[in-house]
Amino acid sequence: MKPNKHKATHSAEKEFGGALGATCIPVFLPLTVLYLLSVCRSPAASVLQWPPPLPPAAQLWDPLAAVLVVGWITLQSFLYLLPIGKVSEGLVLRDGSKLKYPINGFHALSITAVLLIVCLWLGMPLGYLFELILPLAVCAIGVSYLLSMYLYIRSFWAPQHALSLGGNTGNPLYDFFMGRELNPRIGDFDLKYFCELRPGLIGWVVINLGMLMKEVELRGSPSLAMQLVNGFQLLYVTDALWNEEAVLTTMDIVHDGFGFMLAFGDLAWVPFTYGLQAMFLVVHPQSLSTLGAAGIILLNGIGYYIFRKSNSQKNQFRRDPTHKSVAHLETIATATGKRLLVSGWWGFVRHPNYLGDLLMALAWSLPCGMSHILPYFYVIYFTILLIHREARDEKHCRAKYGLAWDTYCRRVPYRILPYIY
Ligand SMILES: NC(=O)C1=CN([C@@H]2O[C@H](COP(=O)(O)OP(=O)(O)OC[C@H]3O[C@@H](n4cnc5c(N)ncnc54)[C@H](OP(=O)(O)O)[C@@H]3O)[C@@H](O)[C@H]2O)C=CC1
Ligand SMILES: CC(C)=CCC[C@@H](C)[C@H]1CC=C2C3=C(CC[C@@]21C)[C@@]1(C)CC[C@H](O)C(C)(C)[C@@H]1CC3
Repeated sequence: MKPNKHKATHSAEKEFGGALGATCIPVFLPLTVLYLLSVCRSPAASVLQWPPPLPPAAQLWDPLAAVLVVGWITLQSFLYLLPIGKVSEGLVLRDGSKLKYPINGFHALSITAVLLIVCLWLGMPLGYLFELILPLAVCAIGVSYLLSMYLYIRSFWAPQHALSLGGNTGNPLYDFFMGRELNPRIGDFDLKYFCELRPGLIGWVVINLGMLMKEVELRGSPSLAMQLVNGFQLLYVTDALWNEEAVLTTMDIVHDGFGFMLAFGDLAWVPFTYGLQAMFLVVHPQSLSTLGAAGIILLNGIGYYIFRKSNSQKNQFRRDPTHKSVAHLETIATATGKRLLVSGWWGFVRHPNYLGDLLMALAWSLPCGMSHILPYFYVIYFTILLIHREARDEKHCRAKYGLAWDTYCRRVPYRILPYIY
């Protein structure tokens, strides 16, 4: 079959620093992952250390890591395809159709947990993940590159209406980075939706468990700090999979194409940088007072409450504005026919869900103490990501809702943090 030659959307404003950003980021971010992992395992764990503690090339490759990464993605694909759980529809696409998605992520997590318990019972040394972390990251980065190339090439056979508006500029490097096709599928298997929630997110908590087991090997039992980091991040991942349907209305699924940014983000960035705190604790044990732990648990609880309640409120409102939990909320009309919430969580700040997420991020780092900046990497990166994401979303909403969005901004003047930002 001949590839389709679609008119590129040259007028679309380029994001992430345009073509230059899209050329540098795919080189810079994979190196950042390897650098952070190397620094995290070094005794000094200092990001300012010069020369940086880079591993010899031989430590970057291990065939076992390749087998584990391929085996892991195959297992999660198999669980995705299991005919269990309900099937849900996504939002309406540009051609008026709706795609169907399996909602069985929580089942996949539960089955994975059972398999892990069996592996541990059989004496599998899960703590070995600590030794294998660099080759595992190298393989995950390799897979994300291969996947992105496949996605870019296959997008030339996709119909025009299936392409994302932002990733079809005609500049190959930029389009490779942003992703040309919106919902690439092999049969019914949705590649973007699968990658967003399964291999990387579940992989992240499995790696965390590996770090906990390594601590047990080294010190006989897991520290309180390690238990908190594992517990908080497991709660976050479990929540994401329990509320899997809500991901169908996020920016990534609705708006962004599937290219290097999301493939690498999902498969390499999330599992290998979001859990740096647990890896840090293996080499840099921390003692935590009961009072300190209680304060951190409270902070995570408050963050989680705001995150979950605000996300659920918007999701419920978008799915059924007449539902009794949201029907009483004050709204403003927009020219599109959709309404915007101006009371409840979305009348507090314009992105209450980001605020809750950021409070949790801080709670995940605090168990690592204050002596190093490295365990705070996630909070720093996440603040930048969410400020940038908020700006992108604001641009989309202003274009979509026009004057109604300006009215909303006047009614709810703060973006994420009341009276500050
Ligand atoms: N851990 C991580 O790495 C990351 C986590 N996240 C988390 O993912 C979650 C989802 O975030 P994200 O996809 O960025 O965006 P949001 O879930 O915040 O969705 C933004 C959309 O919500 C709708 N909206 C905005 N304001 C209102 C309002 N007042 N009333 C009704 N609808 C409104 C608009 O879409 P429309 O009107 O078209 O419905 C807007 O485009 C967040 O909790 C975030 O913290 C996000 C990125 C990374
Ligand atoms: C630096 C780089 C390559 C960034 C790419 C960004 C991605 C890592 C993130 C974009 C949006 C994400 C979301 C989640 C994970 C990180 C990415 C993929 C998410 C699945 C985490 C769990 C949450 O509950 C969520 C489902 C709301 C969330 C959705 C967005």
